[in-house]
Amino acid sequence: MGRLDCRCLRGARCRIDRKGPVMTMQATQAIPIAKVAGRQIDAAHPYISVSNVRKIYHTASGDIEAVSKVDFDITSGDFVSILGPSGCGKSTLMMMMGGLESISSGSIVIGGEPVVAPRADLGYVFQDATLLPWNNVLDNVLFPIRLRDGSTAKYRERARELLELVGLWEFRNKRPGELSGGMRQRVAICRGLINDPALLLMDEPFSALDAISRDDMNVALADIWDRFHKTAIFITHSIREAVFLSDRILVMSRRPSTVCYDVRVDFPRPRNMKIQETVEFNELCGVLRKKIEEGYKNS
Ligand SMILES: Nc1ncnc2c1ncn2[C@@H]1O[C@H](COP(=O)(O)OP(=O)(O)OP(=O)(O)O)[C@@H](O)[C@H]1O
Repeated sequence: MGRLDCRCLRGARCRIDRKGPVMTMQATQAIPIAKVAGRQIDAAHPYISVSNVRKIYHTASGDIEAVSKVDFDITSGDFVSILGPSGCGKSTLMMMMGGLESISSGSIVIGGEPVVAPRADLGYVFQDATLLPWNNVLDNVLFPIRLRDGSTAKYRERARELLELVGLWEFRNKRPGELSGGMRQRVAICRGLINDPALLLMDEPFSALDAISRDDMNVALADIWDRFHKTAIFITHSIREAVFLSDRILVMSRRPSTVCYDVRVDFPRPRNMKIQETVEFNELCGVLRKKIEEGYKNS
């Protein structure tokens, strides 16, 4: 683990070693099938393509260019975090990826299909767990299935598996009001995964939690991800959280925003909290902090 390999914007590569970041830009037009974290990836056929995406909100007080020109590809199975200053358009970008917000120009293609509307094959987890207070834990997890199919019988076993994985099966009959914030977010993650979505979109899911609960949730999410291996997009303000969880991190500049840094995180999996004590982990956190600061100043 003496070195981190990173892929900068559109395929150029950089490296971080014990002496700090070393940028070695080189053309990587056709990236061959490669191994990442023990998985085969085919970067020539990305699962998600975000091309020249721009978003302008038309408001009573004038137009707001929330996202300026965002361009990136994501490989199937990657856990990708998005960092960036407050208001730089991270949530807007995620909403566009989920089809929950229109795209002003450019395109987003997921699994070969342009995103034009909300899709049933995606899972969402937001900052607020948004559970139904009158439903118990199990019914909240099964809610997307009830909405889609009416009957939930076929999914009860999957709900049990998910709730066991996050340590909440014994709480299945409790209502959200009887749970802690961390427990509610675990339920929200299970609900996001009940559909077996191809892509899980998470917007600052742990930002309301205290530091210890947040660490616990990071470990729980890393375990879930190791088990289910979904493509995941994760928005956070925590650099350490992003480095701990991700295969790749995108940094957005302030508004009107673009992706100003793109780094691959090749720490071996499964990961545990001890990784945060390593020199490499802390060096990467330092590099990312600098990139966020630069993105904040130089957009
Ligand atoms: N529905 C909307 N109508 C008008 N402007 C909006 C709307 N949603 C977001 N914006 C504006 O777009 C910009 C980007 O907002 P967005 O929430 O995407 O940023 P963010 O990076 O997710 O912020 P934060 O990190 O603080 O959550 C902000 O200036 C915001 O005020």
